[in-house]
Amino acid sequence: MENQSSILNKINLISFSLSFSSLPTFNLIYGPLCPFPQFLPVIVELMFGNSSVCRKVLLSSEGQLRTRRGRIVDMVSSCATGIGGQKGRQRRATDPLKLKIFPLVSVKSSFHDVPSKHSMKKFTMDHQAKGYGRPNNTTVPISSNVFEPTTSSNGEVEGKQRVVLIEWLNSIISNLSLPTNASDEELRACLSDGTVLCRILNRLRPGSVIEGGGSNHPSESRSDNVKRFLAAMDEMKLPRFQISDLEKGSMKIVLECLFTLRAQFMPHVGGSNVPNSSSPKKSGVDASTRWKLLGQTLGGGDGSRGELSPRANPSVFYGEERRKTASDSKFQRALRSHVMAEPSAALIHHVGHKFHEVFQLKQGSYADLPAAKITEMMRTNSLDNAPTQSLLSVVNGILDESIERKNGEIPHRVACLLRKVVQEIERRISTQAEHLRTQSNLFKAREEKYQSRIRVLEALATGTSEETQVAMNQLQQTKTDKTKMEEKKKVEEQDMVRLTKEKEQINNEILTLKQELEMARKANEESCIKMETEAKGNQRELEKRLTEVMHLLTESRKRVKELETNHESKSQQWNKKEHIYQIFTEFQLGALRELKFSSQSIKQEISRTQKSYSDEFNRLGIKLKALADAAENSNAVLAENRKLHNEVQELKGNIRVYCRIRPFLPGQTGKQSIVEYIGDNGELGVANPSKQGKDAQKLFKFNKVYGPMAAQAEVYSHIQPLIRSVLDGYNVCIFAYGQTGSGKTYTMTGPDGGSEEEWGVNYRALNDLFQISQNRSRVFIVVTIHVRGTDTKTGASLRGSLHLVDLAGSERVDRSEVTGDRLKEAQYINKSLSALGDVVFALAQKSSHIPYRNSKLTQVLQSALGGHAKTLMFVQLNPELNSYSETVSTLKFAERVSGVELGTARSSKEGRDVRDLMDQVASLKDTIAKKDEEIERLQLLKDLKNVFPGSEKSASGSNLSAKLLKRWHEDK
Ligand SMILES: Nc1ncnc2c1ncn2[C@@H]1O[C@H](COP(=O)(O)OP(=O)(O)OP(=O)(O)O)[C@@H](O)[C@H]1O
Repeated sequence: MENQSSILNKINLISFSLSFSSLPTFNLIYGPLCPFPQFLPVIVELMFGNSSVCRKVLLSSEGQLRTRRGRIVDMVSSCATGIGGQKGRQRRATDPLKLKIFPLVSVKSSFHDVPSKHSMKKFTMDHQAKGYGRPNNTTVPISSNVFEPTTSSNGEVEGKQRVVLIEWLNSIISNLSLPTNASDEELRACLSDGTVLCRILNRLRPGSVIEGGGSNHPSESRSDNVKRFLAAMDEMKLPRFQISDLEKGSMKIVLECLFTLRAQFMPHVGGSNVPNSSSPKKSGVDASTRWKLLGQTLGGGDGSRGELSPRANPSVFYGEERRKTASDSKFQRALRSHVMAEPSAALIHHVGHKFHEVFQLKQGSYADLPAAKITEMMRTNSLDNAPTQSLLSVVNGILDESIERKNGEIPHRVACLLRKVVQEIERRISTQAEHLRTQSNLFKAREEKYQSRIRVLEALATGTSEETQVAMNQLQQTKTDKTKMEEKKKVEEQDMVRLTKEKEQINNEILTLKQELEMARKANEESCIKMETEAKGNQRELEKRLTEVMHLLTESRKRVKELETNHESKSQQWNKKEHIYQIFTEFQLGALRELKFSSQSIKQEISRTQKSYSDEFNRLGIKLKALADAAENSNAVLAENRKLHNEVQELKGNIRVYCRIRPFLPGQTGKQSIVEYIGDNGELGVANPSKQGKDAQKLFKFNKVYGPMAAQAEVYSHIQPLIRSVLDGYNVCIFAYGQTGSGKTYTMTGPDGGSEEEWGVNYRALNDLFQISQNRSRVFIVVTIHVRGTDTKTGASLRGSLHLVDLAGSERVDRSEVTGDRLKEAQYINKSLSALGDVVFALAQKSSHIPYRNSKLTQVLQSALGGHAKTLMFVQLNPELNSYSETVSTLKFAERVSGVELGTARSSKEGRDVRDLMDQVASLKDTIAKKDEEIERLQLLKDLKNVFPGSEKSASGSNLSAKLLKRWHEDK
């Protein structure tokens, strides 16, 4: 069916063309009369001056206007010549032509009947053609499908409408039982107290009005009820009647009002004046929506003035609601589908409170509906009033839900609801079919009746011409009626066919639903069987477990018995033991008594002994004091001895030997040290754990021995006086001796990149020298390790040298395990070291010949080792076991070195080296001798010149000298 609004737009266009034409011209296409529903029924009111004419016409989707009895053009033409058939009154060309168009809801009623001017004014929206602004009449029509004017041709229709209305009243108000042919007075009696009216309203719109009222006076209460009803109608903007209409006269207006109410809330039935003959699909949308659309069209598009409030126009309101909550539930989806496009809020109101709740199902599912609610719904007559499409939607919703739930199960209560709904649909279809059959029979009977009439009339036709004329007129009338009936029949047959098709379709749907239901039932049964099987399995399992538990119980009982027996025998044993212990305890008590006696005698003995001991202690204390005094004296004597020994050593000028033992390196922890003892006075005890007896331990003595924990600063603090003596003109030599890795470089230089605290002797010595020189402010020159200076006061020159020697490893070549160039180097080092050993040996032996020249090393160290130098040797030891022999040999060498006497050290300030002086004397003697010779030669030359004058011109000086010398010798 074409969109209603587009049709209404066409109406607007027609109106436009009419309004601006002084004489209306139409370019309309006139076709044959089209059957419903291709035409939209409208009422056209043509106004010319103060006169107007109304015609009810059909407006097709193509824009065709057609009246039942003639074309619209005829009607308009009649307007042009004289309004409403009032011939003789010519329309002036200047008079404006106004057009009003009133849409109708019910095609059938509107098609056949033209509304009275009165009803039109009441139920239509006025539209001023001039200006085409908004409707100037704000009375909002809800439906034009009311009782039409009581023309003779409409009497039957009105009667049917009345019957329909009474039946409807009976159906919605229980115990009303109005006869379908009830007279006006009977209706008045029923409705005049207003209670029934209020009940009708509350039934359609629960809670609309309060029934009864507070007044005690019956007439007051009655008028209150009616007033409340009328106020509610006003509020909904529905046509109403006056209270006087209810009290006397015709009840027509009252019934019109009720009919409008019915049409408003039940548009699917409200548009028909024939019971059950109207289908909601015919009108496409409900009346209020249609009016809204029309309001928008005529009112310039926004429809603001013509739009109903949500309360007055529930369909619009619920339409909005539906859009807002569209996604809320599956059921709401069903409402949106093409099948459910038509149900409106009025419909929802109609189907009753419970069913309304089902429609409003939000955020949930049928399965979630409480069982009590479903039961209540099924118990009341809610389903009786629900639209068929809604019922189908419920079915679809439930099935959708069951499909979505995947397991296909439908809860029992929902299945009951489903069955009830399906039963209701079946009942309706069969009722409709029955009704159609009845109508068909009725039409057949009527046809037969008319046929017999025709036959009678044809018989009469043979009578007088006057009668014949009357009969012919009647015949004509009858034929017209027959045609009408045939058309009606045709339409109804079409309806029948359509309904049959719908029925088939519904049957198919029901079949499908039944199949689905059957499938769901089967699935349910299968799951039941499965569950039963599982339950049986579980039962078997439980029985098995029970048997096992019983078995365990029997075992446990046996075990308890055994334990009891065991316990008894054990308790007997314990009793025996208790007896034995009692005897034993008595025996022990006797022994204890004896012990106490002997303990007392021992105590007396101890006190006696203690006394004698204290006397003895006193005596010992006196003796010990004397010993302590003696020991103190002996310590002082020992210190004195040491000092004296050192002084003797100093005077002797021995090479000082400080022994330093390096600690184990990281990764060497846990190794055993061969150093057993480090004395305060330079004693060092080493032990070889692999040897036994005397050879296992050896004791050495040096000037100082530093343990592994000795710090660089501590070591240097003992060297410092030596370094300072360099500045006093002494030769000082400090050299480190020891095997590879024993810490020579560590002592002399310090570790690579070490901090100031880790500086070795070299750095500290030089640092010290510079600092002292700064403090003293002998000018000094440091040439590597030689120091020379001049005493500015005395002019004496000072010359000292510092030999800081870091020797190569002392181990034997065979132990170094090197080859090639390294072997040669080791051999050379060995040679140098052995030369050093020879020099030290010679010095120790006080040999006349000291082999300094055997190696470069000894030559360099000659002044330190041979002169009156202060010499110190660090003997460096590796405490590891595998270095034992090397360590011992090192220590032997060190011992020998420590035995070397260099004589008392002398400063260069105190006297020069004799040898130097001797050399100088010899040199000076040589110089004097050379000078004397030169003088003698010159004297001779002078004498010769006197003897041989002029000889100097004949030869050069030198040759002459030589010749003269030769002659002088010859003369002599
Ligand atoms: N007193 C010490 N405290 C801490 N570490 C030490 C000490 N003496 C030596 N070492 C460490 O022992 C290792 C060997 O020492 P060093 O190189 O001084 O031995 P060396 O006798 O000079 O060896 P080489 O003959 O090869 O020159 C070094 O890693 C050094 O830092």
